[in-house]
Amino acid sequence: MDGELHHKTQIETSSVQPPEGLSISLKNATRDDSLYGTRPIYLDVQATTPTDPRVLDKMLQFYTGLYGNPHSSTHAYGWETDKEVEIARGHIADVINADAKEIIFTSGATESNNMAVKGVPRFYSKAKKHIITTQTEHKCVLDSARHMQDEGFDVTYLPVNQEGLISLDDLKNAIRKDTVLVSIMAVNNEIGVIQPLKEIGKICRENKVFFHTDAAQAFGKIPIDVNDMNIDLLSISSHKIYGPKGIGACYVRRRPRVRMIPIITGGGQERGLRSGTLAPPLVAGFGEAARLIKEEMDYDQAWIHKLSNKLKDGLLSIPETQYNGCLSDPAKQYAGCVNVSFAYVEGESLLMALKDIALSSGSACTSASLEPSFGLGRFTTEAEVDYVINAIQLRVEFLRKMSPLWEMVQDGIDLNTIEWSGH
Ligand SMILES: Cc1ncc(COP(=O)(O)O)c(C=O)c1O
Ligand code: FES
Repeated sequence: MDGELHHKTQIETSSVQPPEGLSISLKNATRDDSLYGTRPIYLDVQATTPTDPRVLDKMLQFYTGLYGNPHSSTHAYGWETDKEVEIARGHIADVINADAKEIIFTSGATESNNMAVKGVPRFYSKAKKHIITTQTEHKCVLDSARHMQDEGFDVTYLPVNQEGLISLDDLKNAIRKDTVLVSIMAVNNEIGVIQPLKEIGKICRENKVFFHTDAAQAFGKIPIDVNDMNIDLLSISSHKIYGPKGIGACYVRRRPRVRMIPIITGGGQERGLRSGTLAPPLVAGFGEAARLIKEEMDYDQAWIHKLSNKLKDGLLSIPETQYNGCLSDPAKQYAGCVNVSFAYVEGESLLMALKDIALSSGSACTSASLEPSFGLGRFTTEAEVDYVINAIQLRVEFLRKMSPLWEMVQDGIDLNTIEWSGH
């Protein structure tokens, strides 16, 4: 590791004043907020989305009049809330062409992923001992898989190629007689690549293996049909679709039936798969968010595509930048996630220089490159994208001016020919 060099560069960077153009653009960056002061431009919708005001509107009535327990079956307070819960369940099912009865409410995609990756193999553990997933899953899937290894299961972690895609041949070759579950995410949260769900589902069905997909980043953003794609279990998160945080769902197929050992037991709510009193305000908000995302999918995606193309063109016009994701086939890339590496820019320095933009970064610990992930959504504006393109162009240029590596490249030195001391 190049820790010393890394951190020295960082200190030097912070003591240098930005060029004039940069400070002018910085002034326009922030919004005033009486509670939190100035806030950066929000380009991190993979982490969470702002709540749609229409969702909040729906939720408010459950904090006032509609306070009944939806599981109270003996009086009107229970019935009226239960009716609303079932309407919400229907909206969520509609997005993925499921039956409302197949939607199990949970606290979010983390819980849904735990439920599927642990619950299904545990139920079939007498006969089956093998799980297949990928190396690029969200931590909650990877960690659930590790737990199952501790319980005596074998887990195959499929690799992905340069574009982040798994190979279907790898999947076919990995399936064994005792494989119980394949868990492969729909849209990757860091680079936005879309795995071939329909092809994976077909392979799983032919081999009688259950197919679970973590669709936290995909639900309502790309078309998903659980029947056409042979998906048996699917994880959903409300706060990624402009709904409230703390709620999600797991789609669990009824025909052919998927059985599982529940993680949370008790009163037997949610078909016995997830006990506990539901939170009607969250359920109703989630349902409204699902209704809206289905109704407005074409409109949202057209807007996101437009902004995404603009951002991508703007960032890739900077020399020595690389797009991370699938460029060869637009059908395999979710446009709302733009991940770009900037060569010869010290990673943490760039993050420091982008304090007026809220974004995610993959691995910050590499001195030569950084992969910021820009997340665009329903409420992102064109002016914000214009600002970000301009700010990044100026700052990458500024940071490269201080980079000895960049200077050497400009002088025509091939960095691969250099023998670095201390490595
Ligand atoms: C791919 C993926 N899976 C799971 C999760 C976890 O979702 P939740 O916050 O609803 O638990 C996220 C969100 O961070 C995600 O991006
Ligand atoms: S400390 Fe080595 S790359 Fe960050």
